[in-house]
Amino acid sequence: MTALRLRDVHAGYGGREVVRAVSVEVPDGSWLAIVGPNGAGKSTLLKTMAGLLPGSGEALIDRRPVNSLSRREKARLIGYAPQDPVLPGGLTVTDYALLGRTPHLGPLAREGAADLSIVDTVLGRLDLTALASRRLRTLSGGERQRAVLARVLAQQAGLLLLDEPTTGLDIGHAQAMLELIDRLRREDGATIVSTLHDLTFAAQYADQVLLLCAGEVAAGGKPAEVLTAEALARYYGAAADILTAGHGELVVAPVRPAPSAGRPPR
Ligand SMILES: Nc1ncnc2c1ncn2[C@@H]1O[C@H](COP(=O)(O)OP(=O)(O)OP(=O)(O)O)[C@@H](O)[C@H]1O
Repeated sequence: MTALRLRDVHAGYGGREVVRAVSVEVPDGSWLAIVGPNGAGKSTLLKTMAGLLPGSGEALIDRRPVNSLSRREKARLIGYAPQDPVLPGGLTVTDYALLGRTPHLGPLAREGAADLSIVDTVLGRLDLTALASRRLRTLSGGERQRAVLARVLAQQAGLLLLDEPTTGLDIGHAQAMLELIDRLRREDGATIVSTLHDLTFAAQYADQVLLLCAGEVAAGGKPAEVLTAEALARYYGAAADILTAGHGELVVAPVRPAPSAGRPPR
């Protein structure tokens, strides 16, 4: 089944179109990585998928137009983690993650033991247990980023829209975060759409990669088809080699251009 389908989607801000004619299908339980240079429109596309920005064209989640869903329905179906969320700094990590349970509660109900247990599990998986009673404003950037993911994962939505989930994380926490997201995909059947600047992570975790450039789809398909040295040169202006490592995983390795006449040799 297709969890998410976009057809000819256009979106932007105040009459300025920054995403144009995007069509993509994300099968249930798969992972789509949206990549592209700064300002390409990745976050804008993700917000449109989340039903947070009006756009034209068709955006269907489980065959239903995103913009026809009520706020509560959206919150049950879609877990959205923005790139730079405004956080209630006075809340503890646990109380903040518990907000992810809100769509599952009755109108006047409070969180119960089951909700707390879900949050405890999520905090444990994100290496946040020791920080559970710390206020958000006292956390480091990477710890805050993990707290945001904790709230989204506690929501237990079937579709996760994650804007740069590894920003600010060290390589170990980034890998653990992506492994956790992938585990939710494999074990719970979650469908993942994430923007990613780290193209090695995109190559290793995504089933499909959508390369956006200036708001349009420059390429889409399996990671090895999209993430080529030619595409990186053309769309990012980057010099990179595509290597194969470990068990055949792709690695996108930036390669410093050969010394030019202007740069003194070491
Ligand atoms: N709220 C906004 N109002 C007006 N223009 C915006 C707004 N948000 C983004 N833009 C513009 O839309 C374009 C696409 O921005 P977007 O954030 O979607 O790009 P991105 O690919 O996610 O970039 P990055 O990799 O730098 O995060 C940019 O030109 C940006 O300046």
